[in-house]
Amino acid sequence: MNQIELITEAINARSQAYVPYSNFQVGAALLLEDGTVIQGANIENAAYSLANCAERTALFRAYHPGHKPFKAMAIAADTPGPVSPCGACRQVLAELCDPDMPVFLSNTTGKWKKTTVQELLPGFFKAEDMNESRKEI
Ligand SMILES: O=c1ccn([C@H]2C[C@H](O)[C@@H](CO)O2)c(=O)[nH]1
Ligand SMILES: [Zn+2]
Repeated sequence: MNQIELITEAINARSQAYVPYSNFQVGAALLLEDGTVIQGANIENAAYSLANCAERTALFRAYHPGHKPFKAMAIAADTPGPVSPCGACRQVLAELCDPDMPVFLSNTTGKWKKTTVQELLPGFFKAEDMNESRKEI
């Protein structure tokens, strides 16, 4: 599985998006250590703020059966250039993935770039940031 194949998986994952409100399909593809790919797409709701992004759909689908660690993620949408993941997804990536994990950002016509989890969200909020009194509760 190379990066172009993973990006293609993310582009294909868009077909399962549920986007009656934005009509904006996003796809994600998460590569596992054994070469398996877990896809995700955005899933919206009439209560708009409940929309779940493609990235988090893929991460949570993979996390629950215990598929960690994750090797790479590709994200794709119909954007002028490589798609830019939202802040919430950057935070979840930072929590569940290695800081150096490659993330491939793409559009649907093959414009892509490589970044990493730590480049996407430097200084992310982490467990150690919670104070000692919080741990005593
Ligand atoms: O990186 C992104 C950016 C946006 N969206 C979704 C959320 C919503 O369903 C739609 C418009 O914001 O796109 C994603 O899935 N991933
Ligand atoms: Zn997001």
